[in-house]
Amino acid sequence: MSTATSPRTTDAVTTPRTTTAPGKTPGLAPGGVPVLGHLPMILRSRFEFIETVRNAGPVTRVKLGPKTAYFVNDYELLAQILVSDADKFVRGIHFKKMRNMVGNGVVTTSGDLHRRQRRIMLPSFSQRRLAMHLPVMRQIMAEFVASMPERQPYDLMGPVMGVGCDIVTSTMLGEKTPPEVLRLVREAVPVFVENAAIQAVDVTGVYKHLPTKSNRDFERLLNAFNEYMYSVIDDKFRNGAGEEAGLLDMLINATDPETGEKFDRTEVRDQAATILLASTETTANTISWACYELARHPRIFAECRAEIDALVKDRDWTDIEIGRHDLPALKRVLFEALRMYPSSYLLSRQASVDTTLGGYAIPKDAAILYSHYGQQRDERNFPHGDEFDPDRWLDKDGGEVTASAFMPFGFGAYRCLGESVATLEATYCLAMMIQHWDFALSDFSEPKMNATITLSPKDLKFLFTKRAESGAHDE
Ligand code: HEM
Repeated sequence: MSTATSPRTTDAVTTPRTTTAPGKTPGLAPGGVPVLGHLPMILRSRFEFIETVRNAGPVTRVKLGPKTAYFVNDYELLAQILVSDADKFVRGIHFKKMRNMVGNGVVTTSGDLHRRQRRIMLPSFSQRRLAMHLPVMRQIMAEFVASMPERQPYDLMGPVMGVGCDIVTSTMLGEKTPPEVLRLVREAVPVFVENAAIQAVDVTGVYKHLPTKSNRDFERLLNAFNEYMYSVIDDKFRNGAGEEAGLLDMLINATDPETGEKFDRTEVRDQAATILLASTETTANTISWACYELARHPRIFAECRAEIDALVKDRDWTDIEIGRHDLPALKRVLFEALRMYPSSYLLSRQASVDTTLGGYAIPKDAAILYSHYGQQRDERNFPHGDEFDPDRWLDKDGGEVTASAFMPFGFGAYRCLGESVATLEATYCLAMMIQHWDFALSDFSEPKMNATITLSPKDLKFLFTKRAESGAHDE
């Protein structure tokens, strides 16, 4: 499966100086207004903006007030930005804005620093290390699925994000993490995410200095998080980290294969905060969107349930390893949810030199915008792109189709480190839910796509009903 992407909203980009880069000047995208340019459209609807600009050509100019950004809608050019010319297109302002939370975490850096961080971190995300976290992941999931409320309008996003927080905290700090720390992380992550979303659209950069409740909560929780993390990290630096106990130990023990260097205490904290932030809302969005489509497509739901029953038989989930070739129908549902609702729907880069893209001049410092949502719903890449059709991932021989424009986890130098974790977590969660519950949308549900820092569902409520005893395989 080919892939590529990253997240965040538009605004707040650096104005490039007048171009001396060779090449054509891209046309101005339609829909702008005098003075404010495309900002009103972006603030009104990110989707209207993406769709309008996407149809205007492979590279177009977009005006964000007085500033100019370049919107790229061509997956081959994206491959150039993210792979072959990755050093010419570094991470833009939105990633830098996350630094008050994640410091120099790997999701904010570029170039040599980023390469060094990635080299050190990669082994912690290998299949072997991932397998070590499976039991705790399955246990937390199973408890959550067993505790879901029956026949009540139920918004999954908050609870699934809470489960994601528990999983990442427990894999990071170990199964015996004190309950007050789990509670702290559950409280902190939504506040961090909300604060990041507000700052992402704050073109002035003033918001973070205002005495708002969101800022006060953010400061309080960030201080509490840092205090706890540094106490654990310092203790591990003093007394030695566990051999391969938790993800935090792995980050402390890990060495750069090229230089033998390790992370210092601040870097360990920054990477831990990055993983927490990058993993929770993104995965919860994907699970919620997949449930939404499953509730609307009974045939596909039944197909998934049949293959889950065949895999589980009379076993307990603690004995079940979902292998690479297991549950193909459910995996197609997941692909399709990631295609239609990519969490990282709008991303940015910044040109570090004068350069060209597809023959168009891109001046140094120019902000580059691109959208996996735009790419993955484009009729030219995915016919009937607005329709949920997991069978599009099947070729006529029943094999798996690949698509170059499918990039929900990014691509190239900055590709998501947690892709396997996210896929596994979502697959287990959905499989357990489908096995035990019938899905329906509540009458109170008016689902909308909420495009802030990620693409989450809003006002999406389910009615879950316990599966009729005849078919269930309860643990
Ligand atoms: C469905 C869930 C997820 C989606 C859609 C997603 C998407 C992405 C995307 C698009 C990027 C690339 C950003 C860029 O190009 O600048 C990224 C980076 C990253 N993600 Fe994920 N992610 C998900 C889950 C996770 C999880 C579960 C973890 C950790 C356990 C994680 C950790 C990271 C990290 C550390 C990076 C930075 C990689 C680097 O810069 O080298 N993500 N993610």
